[in-house]
Amino acid sequence: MEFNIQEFMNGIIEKNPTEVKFHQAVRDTLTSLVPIINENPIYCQEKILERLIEPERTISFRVPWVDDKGEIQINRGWRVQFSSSIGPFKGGIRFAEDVNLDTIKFLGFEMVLKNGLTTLPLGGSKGGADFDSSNKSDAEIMRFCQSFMTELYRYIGPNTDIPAGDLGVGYKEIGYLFGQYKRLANEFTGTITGKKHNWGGSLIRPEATGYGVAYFIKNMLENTGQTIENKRVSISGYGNVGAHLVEKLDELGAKVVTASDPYGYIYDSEGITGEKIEFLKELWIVHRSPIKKYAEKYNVPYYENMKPWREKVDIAIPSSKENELTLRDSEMLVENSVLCVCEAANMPVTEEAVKYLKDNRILFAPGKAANAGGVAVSGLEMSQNAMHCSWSADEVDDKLKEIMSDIHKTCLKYGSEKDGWVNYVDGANIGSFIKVADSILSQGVV
Ligand SMILES: NC(=O)c1ccc[n+]([C@@H]2O[C@H](COP(=O)([O-])OP(=O)(O)OC[C@H]3O[C@@H](n4cnc5c(N)ncnc54)[C@H](O)[C@@H]3O)[C@@H](O)[C@H]2O)c1
Repeated sequence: MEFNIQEFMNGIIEKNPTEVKFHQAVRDTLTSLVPIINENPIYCQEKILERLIEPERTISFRVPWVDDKGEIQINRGWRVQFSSSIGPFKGGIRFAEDVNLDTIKFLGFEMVLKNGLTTLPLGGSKGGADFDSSNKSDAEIMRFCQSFMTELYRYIGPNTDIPAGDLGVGYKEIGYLFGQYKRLANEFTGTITGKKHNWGGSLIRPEATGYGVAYFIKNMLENTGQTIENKRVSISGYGNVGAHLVEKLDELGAKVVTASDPYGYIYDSEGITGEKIEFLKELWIVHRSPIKKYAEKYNVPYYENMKPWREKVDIAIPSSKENELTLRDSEMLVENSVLCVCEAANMPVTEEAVKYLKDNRILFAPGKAANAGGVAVSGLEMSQNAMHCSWSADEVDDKLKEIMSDIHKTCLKYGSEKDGWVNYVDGANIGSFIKVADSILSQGVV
């Protein structure tokens, strides 16, 4: 019997009616998998999809803390341990006001497949809280992180579940989370990645997601006989991912002309280069300041309440949040002859926009392939922690390049079409699914 995707999705929607981002992430994956599932009836017989979309464990908890005025605040925290079929659970923690179970489930599901592409033994999970750290004092952030970890620490460990940072969780938050974990668990292990280098972090981890995206785009262009040099690039965001992406693209000879936040974007026609890169890197990562400050300092245009996708560029890289690049944005990019759209954030391009880009044969890379460098270097941090050693920046960077190249090869293997165009969405989904599904099959009904 043929696999009926609509029927399957109806079941998921009925069971999880409010989780629309989770539906979107699952639908995107299943759409690629239909042929593989039909060719391998064992996946249906053994209920692999049903097992893949149901997290192994979901933890929801209260996070009480006291603000600087002495008032008690209550937030919600979650950890969704999605799949440990190819390794211990692994995935970041997101702190943002709009985080809910739907956000964490879609991100956790994406992690399972992303981690399956990295070539490393990493399962998938994700966590977070509806907490906005951008308007809190350091003392408030510390008290919040300590309360969050006081509950979470029971469920994580170096061989069980290894959290890391994500949106709203940088060095500062990782430090407070790790400090409290160490105190409660009475151990100094590699349970959290993204640590500072002087207390167990890996060199290149902060840069890894952005650098990895740049390496992946280089591979995509080279595969079509083009180079990255002199390409004009628009990005959104300028956080951990965006700022390091700008740095690596500049090094590879491309010119990034935009950066943005929820309130607007800047356009620097000469490119974000030289000392401007250092300024940009500090702006969000250190100061949590708005992008408008870049326009004021370097006297470049700032467009309030607008997104950068209306600018004419060769490459567009959404690097901030899910569903930020819409159908209308993708139409403008295609009208302006964009060559490549690459997701640096998780699921930043809407379903309609992805379809439009693919229908127009634009080179399009999904985040689960292109931004996997971050979690890959987190995996390398785990290895260094387990071996009680520290690799040089060049060693880690070389491994990162190799991993991104391997992910690209997987996409080519499973996503190349007859006319030579590569469907990177199918390539990433199929390549990873086969690895994860076959591991589930090997381990019995668990
Ligand atoms: N940090 C990692 O290693 C990593 C790895 C893989 C994927 N990601 C994904 O990349 C994205 C960015 O993560 P990050 O770690 O850079 O977060 P971050 O908090 O360091 O930076 C987020 C940036 O996005 C901007 N932003 C937030 N909302 C926006 C909006 N609505 N429009 C435009 N800009 C907005 C912020 O101003 C900030 O510059 C997320 O989707 C995250 O899940 C991160």
